[in-house]
Amino acid sequence: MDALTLKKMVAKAALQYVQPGTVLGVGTGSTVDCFIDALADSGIQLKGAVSSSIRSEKKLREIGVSIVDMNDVESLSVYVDGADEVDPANCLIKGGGGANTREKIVADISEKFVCIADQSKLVQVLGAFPLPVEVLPMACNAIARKLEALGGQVKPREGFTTDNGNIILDVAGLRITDPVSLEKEINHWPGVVTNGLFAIRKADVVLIATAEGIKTR
Ligand SMILES: O=C[C@H](O)[C@H](O)[C@H](O)COP(=O)(O)O
Repeated sequence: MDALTLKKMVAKAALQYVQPGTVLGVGTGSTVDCFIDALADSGIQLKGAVSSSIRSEKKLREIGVSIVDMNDVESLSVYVDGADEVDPANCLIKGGGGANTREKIVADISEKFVCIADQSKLVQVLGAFPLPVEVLPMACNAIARKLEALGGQVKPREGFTTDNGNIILDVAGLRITDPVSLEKEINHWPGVVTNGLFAIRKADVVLIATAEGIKTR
Protein backbone atom coordinates (compact mmCIF):
# COMPACT_ATOMS: atom_id res chain seq x y z
CA MET A 1 0.00 0.00 0.00
CA ASP A 2 1.49 3.40 -0.91
CA ALA A 3 2.15 6.20 1.55
CA LEU A 4 -0.70 8.43 0.35
CA THR A 5 -3.25 5.62 0.68
CA LEU A 6 -2.10 5.00 4.27
CA LYS A 7 -2.33 8.71 5.08
CA LYS A 8 -5.85 8.90 3.67
CA MET A 9 -6.86 5.82 5.67
CA VAL A 10 -5.63 7.17 8.99
CA ALA A 11 -7.04 10.62 8.24
CA LYS A 12 -10.48 9.11 7.76
CA ALA A 13 -10.15 7.08 10.96
CA ALA A 14 -9.56 10.26 12.96
CA LEU A 15 -13.02 11.55 12.04
CA GLN A 16 -14.50 9.34 14.80
CA TYR A 17 -12.92 11.72 17.35
CA VAL A 18 -14.39 14.87 15.82
CA GLN A 19 -17.35 16.27 17.72
CA PRO A 20 -19.78 18.22 15.49
CA GLY A 21 -20.53 21.77 16.62
CA THR A 22 -17.25 22.19 18.51
CA VAL A 23 -14.02 24.06 17.87
CA LEU A 24 -11.42 21.53 16.72
CA GLY A 25 -7.64 21.80 17.01
CA VAL A 26 -6.01 21.06 13.67
CA GLY A 27 -2.29 20.45 13.11
CA THR A 28 -0.08 20.63 10.06
CA GLY A 29 1.49 18.41 7.40
CA SER A 30 0.65 16.08 4.56
CA THR A 31 -1.30 13.67 6.81
CA VAL A 32 -3.29 16.59 8.22
CA ASP A 33 -3.95 17.77 4.66
CA CYS A 34 -5.59 14.36 4.08
CA PHE A 35 -7.51 14.81 7.34
CA ILE A 36 -8.85 18.21 6.21
CA ASP A 37 -9.94 16.60 2.91
CA ALA A 38 -11.67 13.80 4.84
CA LEU A 39 -13.37 16.39 7.06
CA ALA A 40 -14.70 18.14 3.96
CA ASP A 41 -16.04 14.86 2.54
CA SER A 42 -17.61 13.86 5.87
CA GLY A 43 -20.00 16.81 5.93
CA ILE A 44 -19.32 17.24 9.69
CA GLN A 45 -20.17 20.82 10.69
CA LEU A 46 -17.76 22.45 13.11
CA LYS A 47 -18.12 25.68 15.06
CA GLY A 48 -14.59 26.39 13.85
CA ALA A 49 -10.97 25.36 14.14
CA VAL A 50 -7.84 26.54 15.89
CA SER A 51 -5.03 25.84 13.46
CA SER A 52 -1.32 25.33 14.06
CA SER A 53 -0.14 26.91 10.81
CA ILE A 54 -0.89 29.34 8.04
CA ARG A 55 -0.84 26.36 5.63
CA SER A 56 -3.64 24.53 7.48
CA GLU A 57 -5.59 27.74 8.07
CA LYS A 58 -5.72 28.33 4.32
CA LYS A 59 -6.85 24.77 3.62
CA LEU A 60 -9.49 24.88 6.36
CA ARG A 61 -10.89 28.14 5.03
CA GLU A 62 -11.06 26.60 1.54
CA ILE A 63 -13.40 23.87 2.84
CA GLY A 64 -15.55 26.41 4.68
CA VAL A 65 -14.27 25.98 8.25
CA SER A 66 -13.87 29.27 10.08
CA ILE A 67 -10.61 29.93 11.89
CA VAL A 68 -10.85 30.71 15.58
CA ASP A 69 -8.14 32.76 17.31
CA MET A 70 -6.62 30.68 20.09
CA ASN A 71 -6.95 33.64 22.43
CA ASP A 72 -10.71 33.28 22.15
CA VAL A 73 -10.86 29.72 23.52
CA GLU A 74 -9.87 28.34 26.90
CA SER A 75 -9.48 24.75 25.82
CA LEU A 76 -10.15 22.38 22.97
CA SER A 77 -11.64 18.95 23.43
CA VAL A 78 -9.73 17.40 20.52
CA TYR A 79 -6.55 18.17 18.60
CA VAL A 80 -5.68 16.14 15.48
CA ASP A 81 -2.12 16.24 14.16
CA GLY A 82 0.55 14.14 12.48
CA ALA A 83 4.09 13.26 13.58
CA ASP A 84 7.51 12.53 12.13
CA GLU A 85 8.31 9.82 14.68
CA VAL A 86 6.31 7.99 17.33
CA ASP A 87 7.92 5.94 20.12
CA PRO A 88 6.28 3.11 22.12
CA ALA A 89 5.21 5.57 24.86
CA ASN A 90 3.48 7.86 22.31
CA CYS A 91 6.23 10.48 22.62
CA LEU A 92 6.77 12.20 19.31
CA ILE A 93 9.15 14.13 17.13
CA LYS A 94 7.30 16.81 15.19
CA GLY A 95 8.27 19.85 13.16
CA GLY A 96 9.26 18.28 9.85
CA GLY A 97 7.12 21.04 8.34
CA GLY A 98 8.48 23.62 10.76
CA ALA A 99 5.20 24.07 12.64
CA ASN A 100 6.27 22.56 15.97
CA THR A 101 5.90 25.73 18.05
CA ARG A 102 2.31 26.49 17.17
CA GLU A 103 1.54 22.77 17.32
CA LYS A 104 2.88 22.59 20.85
CA ILE A 105 0.79 25.58 21.89
CA VAL A 106 -2.42 24.10 20.48
CA ALA A 107 -1.69 20.62 21.87
CA ASP A 108 -1.13 22.13 25.29
CA ILE A 109 -4.69 23.47 25.59
CA SER A 110 -6.25 20.29 24.16
CA GLU A 111 -7.86 17.62 26.29
CA LYS A 112 -7.24 14.87 23.75
CA PHE A 113 -4.35 14.87 21.28
CA VAL A 114 -5.09 12.40 18.50
CA CYS A 115 -1.95 11.71 16.50
CA ILE A 116 -2.35 10.31 12.99
CA ALA A 117 0.57 8.47 11.43
CA ASP A 118 1.45 5.66 9.09
CA GLN A 119 3.55 2.72 10.19
CA SER A 120 6.75 4.23 8.73
CA LYS A 121 6.72 6.74 11.63
CA LEU A 122 7.01 4.09 14.37
CA VAL A 123 10.40 3.80 16.10
CA GLN A 124 11.74 2.17 19.25
CA VAL A 125 13.90 5.19 20.14
CA LEU A 126 13.33 8.74 18.86
CA GLY A 127 16.07 10.49 16.90
CA ALA A 128 16.50 8.81 13.52
CA PHE A 129 14.43 11.72 12.18
CA PRO A 130 16.45 14.93 12.71
CA LEU A 131 15.01 16.87 15.65
CA PRO A 132 13.69 20.30 14.54
CA VAL A 133 14.47 23.16 16.92
CA GLU A 134 12.96 26.61 16.29
CA VAL A 135 15.36 29.39 17.28
CA LEU A 136 15.42 33.16 17.14
CA PRO A 137 17.74 34.19 14.27
CA MET A 138 20.26 35.98 16.56
CA ALA A 139 20.74 32.80 18.63
CA CYS A 140 21.22 30.45 15.68
CA ASN A 141 24.98 29.81 16.05
CA ALA A 142 24.98 29.78 19.86
CA ILE A 143 22.20 27.18 19.95
CA ALA A 144 23.83 25.16 17.16
CA ARG A 145 27.00 24.89 19.30
CA LYS A 146 25.02 23.68 22.30
CA LEU A 147 23.21 21.08 20.19
CA GLU A 148 26.52 19.88 18.79
CA ALA A 149 27.83 19.52 22.34
CA LEU A 150 24.95 17.09 22.92
CA GLY A 151 26.31 14.97 20.08
CA GLY A 152 24.04 16.18 17.29
CA GLN A 153 24.93 17.21 13.76
CA VAL A 154 23.16 20.50 13.17
CA LYS A 155 21.89 21.91 9.89
CA PRO A 156 19.97 25.19 9.60
CA ARG A 157 16.95 24.54 7.34
CA GLU A 158 17.88 26.39 4.18
CA GLY A 159 15.49 28.93 2.69
CA PHE A 160 12.90 28.30 5.38
CA THR A 161 11.33 30.72 7.85
CA THR A 162 8.71 29.58 10.36
CA ASP A 163 5.26 31.18 10.60
CA ASN A 164 6.76 33.03 13.59
CA GLY A 165 9.66 34.50 11.58
CA ASN A 166 12.34 32.22 13.02
CA ILE A 167 14.89 29.61 11.90
CA ILE A 168 14.71 25.82 12.22
CA LEU A 169 17.84 23.89 13.16
CA ASP A 170 17.56 20.20 12.23
CA VAL A 171 19.59 18.01 14.56
CA ALA A 172 20.62 14.59 13.28
CA GLY A 173 22.40 11.82 15.16
CA LEU A 174 20.62 12.04 18.51
CA ARG A 175 19.50 8.83 20.19
CA ILE A 176 16.77 10.16 22.45
CA THR A 177 16.30 7.65 25.26
CA ASP A 178 14.89 10.22 27.71
CA PRO A 179 12.72 12.54 25.61
CA VAL A 180 11.19 14.36 28.60
CA SER A 181 14.60 15.47 29.93
CA LEU A 182 15.90 16.45 26.51
CA GLU A 183 12.74 18.42 25.70
CA LYS A 184 13.12 20.36 28.97
CA GLU A 185 16.85 20.91 28.58
CA ILE A 186 16.72 22.33 25.05
CA ASN A 187 13.68 24.47 25.81
CA HIS A 188 15.56 26.12 28.70
CA TRP A 189 18.25 27.60 26.46
CA PRO A 190 17.65 31.30 25.78
CA GLY A 191 16.97 31.76 22.09
CA VAL A 192 15.13 28.45 21.64
CA VAL A 193 11.47 28.99 20.91
CA THR A 194 10.54 25.30 21.14
CA ASN A 195 11.98 21.98 20.05
CA GLY A 196 10.08 19.28 18.19
CA LEU A 197 9.91 16.79 21.06
CA PHE A 198 6.39 16.13 22.26
CA ALA A 199 7.13 14.12 25.39
CA ILE A 200 5.93 16.35 28.22
CA ARG A 201 2.64 16.75 26.35
CA LYS A 202 2.61 13.57 24.27
CA ALA A 203 -0.20 12.10 22.20
CA ASP A 204 -3.16 10.62 24.07
CA VAL A 205 -4.16 8.42 21.17
CA VAL A 206 -2.04 7.36 18.20
CA LEU A 207 -3.83 6.02 15.14
CA ILE A 208 -1.43 4.06 12.94
CA ALA A 209 -2.20 3.13 9.36
CA THR A 210 -0.84 -0.27 8.37
CA ALA A 211 -1.43 -2.50 5.37
CA GLU A 212 -3.62 -4.61 7.69
CA GLY A 213 -5.76 -1.67 8.78
CA ILE A 214 -5.79 0.98 11.51
CA LYS A 215 -4.15 0.23 14.85
CA THR A 216 -4.94 2.37 17.90
CA ARG A 217 -2.45 2.97 20.66
O1 LIG B 1 5.73 20.70 11.29
C1 LIG B 1 5.05 19.77 10.87
C2 LIG B 1 4.35 18.79 11.69
O2 LIG B 1 4.93 18.52 12.91
C3 LIG B 1 3.87 17.55 10.97
O3 LIG B 1 2.79 17.09 11.71
C4 LIG B 1 4.89 16.46 10.84
O4 LIG B 1 6.04 16.96 10.21
C5 LIG B 1 4.35 15.26 10.05
O5 LIG B 1 4.08 15.66 8.75
P1 LIG B 1 3.60 14.67 7.62
O6 LIG B 1 2.20 14.30 7.97
O7 LIG B 1 3.70 15.48 6.36
O8 LIG B 1 4.53 13.51 7.62
